[in-house]
Formats: sequence, C-alpha cells, structure tokens
Amino acid sequence: MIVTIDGVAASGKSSVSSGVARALGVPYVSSGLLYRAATLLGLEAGLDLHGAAKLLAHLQAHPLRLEPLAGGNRVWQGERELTGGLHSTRVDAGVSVVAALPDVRGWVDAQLRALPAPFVAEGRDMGTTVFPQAQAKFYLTASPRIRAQRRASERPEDVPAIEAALVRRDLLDRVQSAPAPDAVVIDTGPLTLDGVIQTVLAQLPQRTPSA
Ligand SMILES: Nc1ncnc2c1ncn2[C@@H]1O[C@H](COP(=O)(O)OP(=O)(O)OP(=O)(O)O)[C@@H](O)[C@H]1O
Ligand SMILES: Nc1ccn([C@H]2C[C@H](O)[C@@H](COP(=O)(O)O)O2)c(=O)n1
Repeated sequence: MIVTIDGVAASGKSSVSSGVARALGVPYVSSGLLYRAATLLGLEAGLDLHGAAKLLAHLQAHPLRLEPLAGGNRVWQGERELTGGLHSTRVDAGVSVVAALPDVRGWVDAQLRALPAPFVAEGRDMGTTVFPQAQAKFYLTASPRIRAQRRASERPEDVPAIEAALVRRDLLDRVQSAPAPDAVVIDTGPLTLDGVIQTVLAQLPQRTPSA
C-alpha cells in the first residue's frame, strides 16, 4: 500500500507521516529532504541554484541516498550524513528555486519511484505526479500564522519572520502543490498532532496482510 500526505510548508506532513507510518508498521518517505539535500550541496559548491545543468551534474557526481525509516528520514552522501543541516534558514530560502527545476524534479521522482512499497510518502506532488496510483491520499493545510507558531521552536527567527518566509515558499511552490482531486483535505489548525494522525488512520482502506 502507498499512502500519500501532501500539503503546504510546515503543515505537519513529516510529523503526521511518521505517526501514520509507525501505526502501520511501514517506513515514511520524505521527498522534501531530497530537494533540501540538493539545495545544500548546491550551496556548499557555490553553484547558482537556478542553473539546472551544473547542479544536476554535481548531484550525479555526488549521489545522495535517502534512508526512509518510520521514525525519521536520513539523507547520506556516501558516508557523510546531511540530515542535520537540511532544515536551516539558508536551505529554506533556496530550496524552492531548486524544486522548480524540471531536471531536478525528474531526478528526485526517479529515486522515489525506485523505493519498495509499502510506505507513506510526503511532499507536494506525491498524490498527483509521483504516486497517482496511491491507495489513499491526504492534503494538509493550516493558516500561515498557526504554521509559523508551530515552527517557532525550530527556527531562530520570530513568528512574523517565519510566517513571511512560509508565505513566500507557499507562493514559489504553488505550481507543484495542488491537492490531488481524490485527496482528503485536512485543516490541521484546530487539531492536535495526534488528532491529525487519527483522522488519517480512520480514513485508510481496510488493510489485508499482503497489502
Ligand atoms: N496538529 C499539530 N498541532 C501542533 N503542532 C503540530 C501539528 N502538526 C505539526 N506540528 C508541529 O509543527 C511543526 C512543523 O511540522 P512538520 O515539520 O511535520 O511539518 P512539514 O509539513 O513536514 O514541514 P516542511 O514543509 O517544512 O517540511 C513541528 O514542530 C511539528 O511538531
Ligand atoms: N514533493 C515535493 C517535496 C518538496 N518540494 C519542495 C517544496 C519545498 O519548499 C521544499 C522542501 O520541502 P518541505 O521540507 O517543506 O516538505 O521542497 C517539492 O517541490 N515537491
């Protein structure tokens, strides 16, 4: 079974996917981490993030590996773990530029499609482009202010600055961020994290042992 959980920035995709994956006993797959890792490598190499050809050549020369686990995903470049540096303010600021490059999107999608099911996949276009065949699809939303308040414990900036950055990223990511027509849309604003996880679990199709 493949379950997709898409949504806007900081809407709770990773936390909810992790909770749902743990309840199901399967891994979750964070597609955003691959875009973040591509951005980090581009920044470290001093590349122009708008330049698809050089960035893609750099990624192919320094392959990334996503390790999808139920409790949290990790990203590796050879023996070097990149995970800890992927949620910095500078990666936040550059990642939408990288994610808009069609060649980079193709590179990410190929890695995701090579993963063995079952899993929960989270991102922006999991239910529309990457896994349109998924058995269950969800799309998370919440107001920018609520998302910024939730994020505040994880970033050095204050709530208004975080909110402004989220709104900017929503705008830049909007092309690939439309909900799938068959996705269940959940406004997470009034719900606790566990409330969202239980809402998702309650709407999953009945599972058979081999599914
Ligand atoms: N329903 C909720 N109630 C309260 N806090 C929540 C809820 N859902 C998520 N959070 C918190 O909001 C923050 C952002 O959640 P998370 O990182 O899962 O979002 P995301 O959509 O994966 O973010 P990004 O798009 O940046 O990768 C985390 O601190 C998380 O614990
Ligand atoms: N399937 C995806 C996943 C992510 N992105 C882009 C959009 C985000 O700005 C960035 C980081 O993702 P996040 O960690 O916020 O989930 O990557 C995308 O375009 N498609």
